[in-house]
Amino acid sequence: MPEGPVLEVRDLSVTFPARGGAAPVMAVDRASFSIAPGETLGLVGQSGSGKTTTGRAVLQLQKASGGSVRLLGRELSGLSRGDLRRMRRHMQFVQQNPYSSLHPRLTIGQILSEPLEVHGAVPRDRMAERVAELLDLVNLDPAMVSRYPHEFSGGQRQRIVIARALAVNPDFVVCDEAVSALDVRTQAQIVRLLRDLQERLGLAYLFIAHDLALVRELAHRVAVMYSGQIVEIGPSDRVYASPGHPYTRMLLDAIPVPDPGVQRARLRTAPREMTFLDRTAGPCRFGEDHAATGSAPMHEIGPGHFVSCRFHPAETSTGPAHARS
Ligand SMILES: Nc1ncnc2c1ncn2[C@@H]1O[C@H](COP(=O)(O)OP(=O)(O)OP(=O)(O)O)[C@@H](O)[C@H]1O
Repeated sequence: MPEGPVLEVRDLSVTFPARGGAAPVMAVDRASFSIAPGETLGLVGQSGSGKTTTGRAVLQLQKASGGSVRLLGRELSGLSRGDLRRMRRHMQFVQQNPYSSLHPRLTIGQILSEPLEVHGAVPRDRMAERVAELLDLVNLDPAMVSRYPHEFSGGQRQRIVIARALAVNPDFVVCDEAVSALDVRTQAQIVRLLRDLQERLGLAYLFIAHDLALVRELAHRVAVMYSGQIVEIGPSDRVYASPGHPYTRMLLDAIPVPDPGVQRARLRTAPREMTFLDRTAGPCRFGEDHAATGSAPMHEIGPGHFVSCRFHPAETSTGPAHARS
């Protein structure tokens, strides 16, 4: 297993150019985080907050407008095509839709062989053996190798997508809404599989999801994204038990409670803003309103728990501190 973080992201920014008279979109705004071997960082936030763009920019599938992405200690931006292709072996992508992400005319064996061939990962005469190993790894019967994607259920297809991502023994996987399209029971099975694979293979995950309850199941740490910025990051148990940013609190309050009576009562008593997640609102722990706060420095409010807050005492009494995680 590598020493130090698998992934280090510093001040990553992505701006989409203006189109049709609209202003440019700063989809990711100076995001910084790192992920250790065997660790899952959850990335949460509402639709449009910049999660997918962050994942794609980390994987170099989207050009960044600034910042640095280091994988296994190696800076990825500015690599030649050949070097980037070699680094791709270490980082893989599991996307949302297991229906569209598998080629319908290829058998599962062909689908799993493809990355092995592209990266020259195993000799030809070992290909079938490796494909069988991969199917076994994700708890699918290797005898299914000649079947086509449409012959599998949604959960089975997502297992195939995961097997394809793991074919080349990556160190780091971006899972972007990887279980969102599945029913609750299948989601739980795939989350268990991802956790099991992480333990066995020492994988690091960036687990992107809008479902905070789901992220809690898997993530050791969680980063909360609002309008392209990471506004809070820290150990999951701390962030969930004691959120420091009002936006995080709002997201957490929006998690449905299993008891319908409790849920109804909560919605009845919640301030109007709390039921609509279209803006940050409400006071932070220093009693100030974060609505339309814009960017603010990160402050450590507990071990490894950072919150973006311009009302932190360090900002208001001793001038701006620019501590970053
Ligand atoms: N190719 C693109 N061109 C222009 N704008 C884009 C492009 N891709 C994303 N955006 C914009 O960037 C912002 C961030 O989008 P992104 O898809 O990263 O958010 P997200 O948090 O992943 O949302 P979702 O959960 O809906 O996927 C949004 O305002 C989106 O409209």
